[in-house]
Amino acid sequence: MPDFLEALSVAKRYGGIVALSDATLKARSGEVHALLGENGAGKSTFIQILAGAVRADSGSITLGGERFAVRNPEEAQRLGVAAVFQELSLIPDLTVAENIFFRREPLSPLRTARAGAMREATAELFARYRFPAIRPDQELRRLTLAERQVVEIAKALARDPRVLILDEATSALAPRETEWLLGLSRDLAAEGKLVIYISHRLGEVRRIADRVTVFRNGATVAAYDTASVDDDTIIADMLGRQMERLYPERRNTTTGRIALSVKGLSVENRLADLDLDLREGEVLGVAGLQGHGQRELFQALFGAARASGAIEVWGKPRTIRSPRDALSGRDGLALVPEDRRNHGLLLAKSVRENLTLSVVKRFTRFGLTDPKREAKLVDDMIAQLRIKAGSPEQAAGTLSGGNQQKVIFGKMLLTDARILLLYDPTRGIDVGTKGEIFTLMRDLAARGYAILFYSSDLAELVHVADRVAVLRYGRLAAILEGAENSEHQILRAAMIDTRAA
Ligand SMILES: Nc1ncnc2c1ncn2[C@@H]1O[C@H](COP(=O)(O)OP(=O)(O)OP(=O)(O)O)[C@@H](O)[C@H]1O
Repeated sequence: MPDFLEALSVAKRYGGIVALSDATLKARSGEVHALLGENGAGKSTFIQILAGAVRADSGSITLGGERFAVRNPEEAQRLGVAAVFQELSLIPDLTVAENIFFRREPLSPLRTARAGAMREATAELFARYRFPAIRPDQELRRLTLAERQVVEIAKALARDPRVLILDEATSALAPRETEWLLGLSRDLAAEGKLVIYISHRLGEVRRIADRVTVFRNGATVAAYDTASVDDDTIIADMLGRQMERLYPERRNTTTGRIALSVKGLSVENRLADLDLDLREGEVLGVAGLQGHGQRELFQALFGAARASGAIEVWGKPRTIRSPRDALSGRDGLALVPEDRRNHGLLLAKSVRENLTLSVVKRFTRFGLTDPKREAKLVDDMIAQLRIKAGSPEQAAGTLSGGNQQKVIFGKMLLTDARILLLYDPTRGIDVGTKGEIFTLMRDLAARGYAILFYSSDLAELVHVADRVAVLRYGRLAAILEGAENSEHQILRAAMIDTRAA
């Protein structure tokens, strides 16, 4: 079969930053085609070009044999290309159905008739592709990040595209929705569509992709039939080097000292009467199906949700009503939040400013900052986390998604807090840096930090955490350690009431 999409030698620069230098991708209809590469390799830029959001400087693209040179997203959509980006485009004040049909409302002079038609069409779409349960008339602002991601996918599908592009679409999803999306991608390919799938999760890619193309530093370095290539080769292509190992060796560095203790912690009807101890030197995993209280646990500990119950930090009772309470003092708690776009970063500020925002005091004497000390701190952090920025002065908002996440991580590491709350810290991060972050987490634990670690990727919990607390309907369903700490046992505890059995 001839290639349906042919993008040859596409290039794009932003001022002095080369986002793409020589990107080539050839894909057929009826296949799932994975696009892989390190953070900042140029994947998002490439698909933004396909989706008409960004214009290439040079290169040629054909779709179905015709020249494809679109000037805006509407043109791309008209030619059958729909994309779901990492950063969502939905409007909080509208309902699910209104978002899906935004700017494409059915023709009817009556508002109620239009609303009814959109609800029906949405329900039909949801049924056809077996979407997870979301009501078409729900207001978007009431939905979780994962649910919004699902709505974003529905919005793209509602246009019945010939090419559907998914950029890190599973990174915000819990296991169950992830399974759904993997199945959906295969179904769409079976319908004859081309699905371009960007993910940092090789396991997923292996399960659904027929072919893979690998970008490195803005250029295509390899393309394979998935079945004919092993993971190590793909990773070496991505990183330009062999990777030692993803997960660090397991070492138990837990001491007897309790860093954080919660008793009877409740948040609305989402988290009920939770007792949990996190020890010095420990990485305590938190697992649960979407919406079973893990988000509220982190929010309560960081002062971002109203909670009742008692919290002790390093043996002292502590009231946490705001993030400022959480962070304050030498014995604070620092958070890597779920929604990096809205809570983690000041997008217009530079990488340097974002990293040092909460620690300027440290190199300020008598109101004067010491730029040398600041620069050293910033340079060290950029090197340690391998943040790909043109310079420390690049605006955070123009970094690739994964590099933004690294800046948030670095910002947290620069605080004095020794209790770290990591909510899905590797979301959107490439496999090479993931390994480095896990090693860093274990090193921090060995240095006496206490780490609470939620991940939507169960394998990470199994390999990095000392114990895993599984939540179910806002309650503690199990604490698993040793041989019990396995993906199977975590899922079992998350789904079945093991205590009653
Ligand atoms: N508007 C912009 N201004 C300046 N530089 C930009 C802009 N958009 C992207 N870049 C740069 O282009 C490069 C490629 O970024 P891109 O987002 O395409 O990477 P990616 O492969 O999608 O990474 P990730 O896996 O982290 O999402 C990065 O170095 C990024 O900083």
